[in-house]
Amino acid sequence: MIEVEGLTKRYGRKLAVDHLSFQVRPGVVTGFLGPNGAGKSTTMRMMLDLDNPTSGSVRINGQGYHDLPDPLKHIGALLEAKAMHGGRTAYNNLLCLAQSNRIPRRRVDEVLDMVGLTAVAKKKSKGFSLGMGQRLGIASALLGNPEILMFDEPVNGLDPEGIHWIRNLMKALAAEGRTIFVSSHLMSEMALTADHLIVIGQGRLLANTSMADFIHQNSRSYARLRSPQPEQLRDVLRDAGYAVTEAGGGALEIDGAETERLGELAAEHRIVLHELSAQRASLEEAFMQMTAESVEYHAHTGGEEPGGQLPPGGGWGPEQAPQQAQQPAWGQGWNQGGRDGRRDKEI
Ligand SMILES: Nc1ncnc2c1ncn2[C@@H]1O[C@H](COP(=O)(O)OP(=O)(O)OP(=O)(O)O)[C@@H](O)[C@H]1O
Repeated sequence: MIEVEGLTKRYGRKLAVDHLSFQVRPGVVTGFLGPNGAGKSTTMRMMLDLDNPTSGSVRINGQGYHDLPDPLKHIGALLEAKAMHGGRTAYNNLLCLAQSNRIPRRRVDEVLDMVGLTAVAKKKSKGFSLGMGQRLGIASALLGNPEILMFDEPVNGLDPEGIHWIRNLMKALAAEGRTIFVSSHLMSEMALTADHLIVIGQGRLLANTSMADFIHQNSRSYARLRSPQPEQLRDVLRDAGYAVTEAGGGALEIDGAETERLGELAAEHRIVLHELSAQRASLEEAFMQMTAESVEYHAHTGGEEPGGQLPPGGGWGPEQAPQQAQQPAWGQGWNQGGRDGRRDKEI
């Protein structure tokens, strides 16, 4: 278990981490999400005593990191790929770590085997690819067989097989009752891996909730229908009191409606349906919905804004956004839906 209490970090005038309090529990994979610059790496560094908090504390299984005897046996971490000595072989890098933490030599062979680097164990790590460096970093995290593991962007540089492997490894480690804390910007990957989420924005806690609740609370659920008789279907639905939205490709969408009732209505009016499905937004959409107000670094290249709307002039920072005045204050209103530019028009 990791306990974070009132954790705060100030770099000069920049408040990187702002009174964060949460617990990371054993037995599940906990995802750590936040836009660029939200304070994730700073928080993780403070958890490992690599950075001093301005105030607040972190406890690792009830103790401060510096009070842990042989810390690698309690907490293993992958913070930065290739944080190893490039002139040493993969084996020697791990052996040095093992010796300084009173970990038996045979464990080095075990973890090299676990991460698939046995064949290159005697090669210098400076010649490793990004993915191999990432695997070596994961081997070092596993070296002390710790109860707690932290991974900062672990799938960076990994190929699809490697991504699949790290996902299953994290799940298996959690199933053994370990505490797994992982950050990633890859939402599709996080959705497949994490059971619980800690979300931060501008250093502050935005959510501490299960994956299912996070998606449920931060996204719109709707039913989608397609029919070869679209006008007739639309009229029937409208007469029944539904607010029908026309989506692309001839599909109709209805917020919050039960598919059973829609199917019955279509059947009553002998309307053929080619599609009737319940839709829920992805983790990525829910994340963008929630953190839209706390994104510090916007691209100015004419792409779509997080809400899916293309602003006139092609994009802006938060300080210039004309729609900002109508939006809720930062961190508020995130579960009310609505900033969804996907729909074409209401009819
Ligand atoms: N050593 C430092 N000195 C000054 N400012 C720093 C330092 N480290 C981080 N910061 C600032 O603190 C804020 C949080 O940075 P941090 O790297 O923790 O964010 P992050 O959530 O990990 O971002 P990313 O997703 O981009 O990796 C940023 O504004 C960053 O510029």
